[in-house]
Amino acid sequence: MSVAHALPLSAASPAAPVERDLFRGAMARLGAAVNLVTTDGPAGLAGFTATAVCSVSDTPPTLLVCLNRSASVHPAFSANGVLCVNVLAAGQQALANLFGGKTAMAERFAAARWTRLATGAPVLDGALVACDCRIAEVQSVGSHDLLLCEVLGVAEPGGEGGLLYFDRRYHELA
Ligand SMILES: NC(=O)c1ccc[n+]([C@@H]2O[C@H](COP(=O)([O-])OP(=O)(O)OC[C@H]3O[C@@H](n4cnc5c(N)ncnc54)[C@H](O)[C@@H]3O)[C@@H](O)[C@H]2O)c1
Ligand SMILES: Cc1cc2c(cc1C)N(C[C@H](O)[C@H](O)[C@H](O)COP(=O)(O)O)c1[nH]c(=O)[nH]c(=O)c1N2
Repeated sequence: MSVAHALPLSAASPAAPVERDLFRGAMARLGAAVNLVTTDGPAGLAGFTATAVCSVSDTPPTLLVCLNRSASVHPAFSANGVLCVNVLAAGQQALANLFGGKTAMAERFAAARWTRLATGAPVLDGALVACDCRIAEVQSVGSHDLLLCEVLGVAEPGGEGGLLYFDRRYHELA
């Protein structure tokens, strides 16, 4: 079967804008690591679950975090200018749900133990790896801000096994 025949009709015209549900269905098939992105500073403590995180450059060491401007945590990240990307380990799905929205900030942070590196952003005990960052640049695209983050420090807080988000569910990696 040709590629064109394999595509659904809704994807046939390259000129037609792809509507939101079709796009989200496509992105649901793009598996990703699950992260708790945290901050602290003059605007206070905040954290959220993020899968839109990736490596950008190793010189300088830079990663990307995509943050919805409508999220309650957005003002804190903008004002503090620092963050920590805590990559979740197998078995930390409950934290991913807690930081995934609608829960009071104090309740999110009370559910785990935390340390700090140079920036003061919270580092999650038991995470697979943690990247302590300063937000070097911000670009807005559609609903989200693209936070380009310079990595100032890396820690391995003791977690083992990976946690992936794929097909709208969590999957553990041995
Ligand atoms: N990048 C994001 O902002 C993002 C990513 C994953 C989940 N979420 C949030 O979690 C909820 C549940 O997600 P789900 O995966 O169970 O089902 P869903 O159908 O809402 O989303 C499917 C996929 O689409 C992408 N997506 C969802 N919302 C997006 C947004 N506002 N901007 C860009 N990409 C987006 C993600 O890759 C997601 O896994 C979503 O409604 C959203 O609020 C947001
Ligand atoms: C698995 C998964 C993955 C993501 C999210 C959720 C979940 C469950 N959310 C949503 C985000 O965590 C949520 O909006 C924040 O917790 C802020 O919520 P409140 O506005 O505080 O309720 C999210 N938001 C965002 O801006 N960028 C992202 O990459 C993701 N990824």
